[in-house]
Amino acid sequence: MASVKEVPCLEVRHVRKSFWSSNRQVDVLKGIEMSVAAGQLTMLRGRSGSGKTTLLNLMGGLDRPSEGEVIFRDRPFHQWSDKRLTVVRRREIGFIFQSFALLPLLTALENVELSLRMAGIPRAEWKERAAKCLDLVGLTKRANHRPFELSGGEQQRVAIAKGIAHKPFLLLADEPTAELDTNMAARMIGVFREIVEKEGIAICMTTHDSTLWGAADVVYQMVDGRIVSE
Ligand SMILES: Nc1ncnc2c1ncn2[C@@H]1O[C@H](COP(=O)(O)OP(=O)(O)OP(=O)(O)O)[C@@H](O)[C@H]1O
Repeated sequence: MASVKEVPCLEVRHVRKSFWSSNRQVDVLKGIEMSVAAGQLTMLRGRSGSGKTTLLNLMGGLDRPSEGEVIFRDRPFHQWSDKRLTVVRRREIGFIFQSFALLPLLTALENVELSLRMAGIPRAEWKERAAKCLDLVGLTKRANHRPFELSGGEQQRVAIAKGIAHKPFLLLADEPTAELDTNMAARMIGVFREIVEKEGIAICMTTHDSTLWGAADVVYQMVDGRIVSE
């Protein structure tokens, strides 16, 4: 029987992505082949502008490839309607954006609860699960603070708690440790490892930080819209 680590959660096949900008075509992704397995931490590294965020957006169904396929849990994500994509994204995928995407009027706990609400989790489960996720990122004492009362690093940790609260199959994170100091970044990667190992979810994150690559199961290096090593 295949172990959970061998099951691809997401496959990217022959993917190309181009944008039109100032009347010319810009080819950002030039034939990407990769996969992200359940129970593994996958990292995407590469210089600024190499196409990491564009690829992450396609993986999460936030955008569609110009060519090629994105297969999420054996389903052709790239062919789906926006409506169907939205439902699956809310329930089955977690996102951690560079901009945190926290709502300013809600407390840390309420921000985490919001992703449970969006995922259709019964209300009775919100408080306990949200508190557990804040505990996981070391923010129990800040649960009732609003984003403006938190440091950049603390806001980033709330965003991580929010991304994992609804137990997604796939967590996509764009530079999730960018605002954190070295110790806290290492701690967050420890949390990610715990999540992949204990909950069997797949995480794919981008990072420039070479000190973190050793914690990944797989590291893909991107150069100018291509993956050059694995
Ligand atoms: N909507 C768009 N229209 C035109 N060009 C775009 C668009 N989105 C991205 N690009 C271009 O694609 C290239 C790759 O961008 P992307 O954000 O994917 O890189 P990145 O590797 O994530 O960079 P960073 O590490 O700085 O976030 C850049 O040159 C960017 O200007």
